[in-house]
Amino acid sequence: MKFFEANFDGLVGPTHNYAGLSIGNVASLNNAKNTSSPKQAAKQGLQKMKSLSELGLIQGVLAPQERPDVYTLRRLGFTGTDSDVISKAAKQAPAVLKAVCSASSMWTANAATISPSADTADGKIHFTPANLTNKFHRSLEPLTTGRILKAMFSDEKYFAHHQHLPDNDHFGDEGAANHTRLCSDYGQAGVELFVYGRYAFDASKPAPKRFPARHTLEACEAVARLHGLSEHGAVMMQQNPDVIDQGVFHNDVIAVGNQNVLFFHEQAFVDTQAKLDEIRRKFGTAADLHFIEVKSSEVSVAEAVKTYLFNTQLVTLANGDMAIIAPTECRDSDTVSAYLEQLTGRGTPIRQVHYFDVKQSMQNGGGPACLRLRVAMSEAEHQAVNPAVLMNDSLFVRLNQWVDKHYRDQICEDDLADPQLLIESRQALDELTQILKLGSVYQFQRN
Ligand SMILES: N=C(N)NCCC[C@H](NC(=O)CCC(=O)O)C(=O)O
Repeated sequence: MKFFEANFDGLVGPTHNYAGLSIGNVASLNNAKNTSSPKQAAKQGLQKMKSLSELGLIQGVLAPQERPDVYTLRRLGFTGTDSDVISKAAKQAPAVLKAVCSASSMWTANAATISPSADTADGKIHFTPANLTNKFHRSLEPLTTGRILKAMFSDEKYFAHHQHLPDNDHFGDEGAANHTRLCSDYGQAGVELFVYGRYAFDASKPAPKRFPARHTLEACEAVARLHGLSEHGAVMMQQNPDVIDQGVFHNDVIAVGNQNVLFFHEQAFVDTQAKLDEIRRKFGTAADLHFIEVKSSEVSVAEAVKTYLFNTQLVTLANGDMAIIAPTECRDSDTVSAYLEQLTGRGTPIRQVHYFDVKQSMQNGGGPACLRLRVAMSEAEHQAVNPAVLMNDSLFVRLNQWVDKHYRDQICEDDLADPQLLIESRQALDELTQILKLGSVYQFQRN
């Protein structure tokens, strides 16, 4: 049977804006209060999806969330009509209003952790939405994420869905941004790497001092248990606390893996050598493993954070070659573009680099890899996916028209107080659920 990896990219929502919500994420803070373009952001994302499907990859779309989240504002004591709730929040708690307006669900690497059927005890693909507890604006995502994932992967014969982990920093879970899977072939059992920033129950262990470690070891262990992974099918690795303090808020800002390749910065992990040995032992000898370690002398951590060299997608093309899907910020850096050029000629599986302009997302700290959720699957599993979410020429045209109809060209901070934004957003999402055949996944459709 044929196996492959599909990517499900987050469709940027109509409220995309720069609110400076993510301490520890350098771009989010640097671009706080800038004017955003939701229309351009959504189109940049759609173009990347279309181009990947043209490269022969299976590409899907993950719907955005309803924002502003007036239900959360009501939980926080704002009352009246939806319009009253937004106006009162704008006056009394503008910082809270900004948070409930975030389009952050676009970074679907944080939507969930997925284990493919080849790795799990019951032979199903397992999904656990990430609780994203560390940032208030992101903690509002998991319930709707779970509903959207169930609407996309509904067949219980193939897909198993778990509730997100308890909503507490002890089980802080940032999903697939801190998870990568190595395997010799997508259909073979692989080794899933779970990367955590700190220990929730042991304060004596290393932890960052300046910026938060969003993801805990205990969350990694819980997800591996829920998914029924074997002992030799998982490796727990700690992220180097020093790089978290330099702005590496997720592991996918400093490492990326695909099949038999792990591409990472020398400062990415704690106990790197011991962990690489463990991966090698668990991986076995079915295929050559390529550990591509980038030295600080080649690319500094600061340059990696600025260009998102590691927030690239590493994808396998039909002819077996791997390609790096990089943001144009990598091409614009002399150091990084020179590094990538020599990398493709070095005899590793990585042979091509494709650059994409996803600047609207990059300015909030989200590169190509943040924008996608990976699901390795068989042809039969692929056939069981809701076909309306899979990218093709007509969906690309349809979604671009939908964006043109509903999205604003620009959003600045003051626009978030405009109650009309909620009305526009709901109209857009109502139509989107019909295009993507998702059913009533949004709260406003369920009241
Ligand atoms: N690395 C991965 N996989 N994802 C990137 C997520 C970026 C996101 N930015 C934000 O949420 C910024 C929103 C704002 O400031 O308006 C975050 O920090 O969680």
